[in-house]
Amino acid sequence: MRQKLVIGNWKMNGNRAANTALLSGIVAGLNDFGAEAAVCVPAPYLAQCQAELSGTPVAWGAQDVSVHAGGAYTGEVSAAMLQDFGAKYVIVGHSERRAYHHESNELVAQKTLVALAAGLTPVVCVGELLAEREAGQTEEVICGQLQAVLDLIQPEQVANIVLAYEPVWAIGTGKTATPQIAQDAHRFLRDCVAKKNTAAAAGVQILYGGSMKPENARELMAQPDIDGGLIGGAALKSTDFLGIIQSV
Ligand SMILES: O=C(CO)COP(=O)(O)O
Repeated sequence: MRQKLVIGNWKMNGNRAANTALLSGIVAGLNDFGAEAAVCVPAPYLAQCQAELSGTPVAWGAQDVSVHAGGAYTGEVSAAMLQDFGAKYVIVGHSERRAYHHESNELVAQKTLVALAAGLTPVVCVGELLAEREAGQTEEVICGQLQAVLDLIQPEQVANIVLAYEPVWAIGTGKTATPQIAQDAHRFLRDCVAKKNTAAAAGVQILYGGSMKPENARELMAQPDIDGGLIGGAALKSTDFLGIIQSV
């Protein structure tokens, strides 16, 4: 039985005072919940997470990682640095990085490998654009994104990744994928993973992301291949984030 996992992707939001309020609200509200919870925060706030979340059930992580181990790469943050601040997760290949920073499938695959090598759990994001869905290319697109990662990692590493299906047309738009659309994509992704490692595929957590909120989380999470959520906007309010966690 796969454990449900709910990760808040704060994107480029937050400040120290607001973060403290949000984190303490989440920790205070977590009682008897049946899911793992984590927040992926801007890199400058990893130290704050370490200070304020250590010893709580809430894990923390980052939103990107460099493929380089260190040296003259201005602006980059290495996997070892994330680990230094206790990060458990790192999001790789978010559609905003693919779109605004031109990250290719191959670069995302390299980031996945670097994260795994450092003992971090990469949360590998895949998802199609609206035009791609309308052109009937959803499976081709998300398979291509996933396959680049599967081609680079070892079969035994499959068990150490988390996948996130985030249809780009559902991110920040208020348009959630229907539970059936999401389930079909998740099932498809799991079948793709199975070609690399059949045994591990059954255990890989596949999160849904895209306008998930307390009101629609229950029905999405009830789908057999949806193992949790990667939450944007609703992760910035403790009551909404807790509402999603509690819908598991
Ligand atoms: O991009 C997302 C999480 O990574 C989803 O964002 P929203 O929940 O704001 O749609």
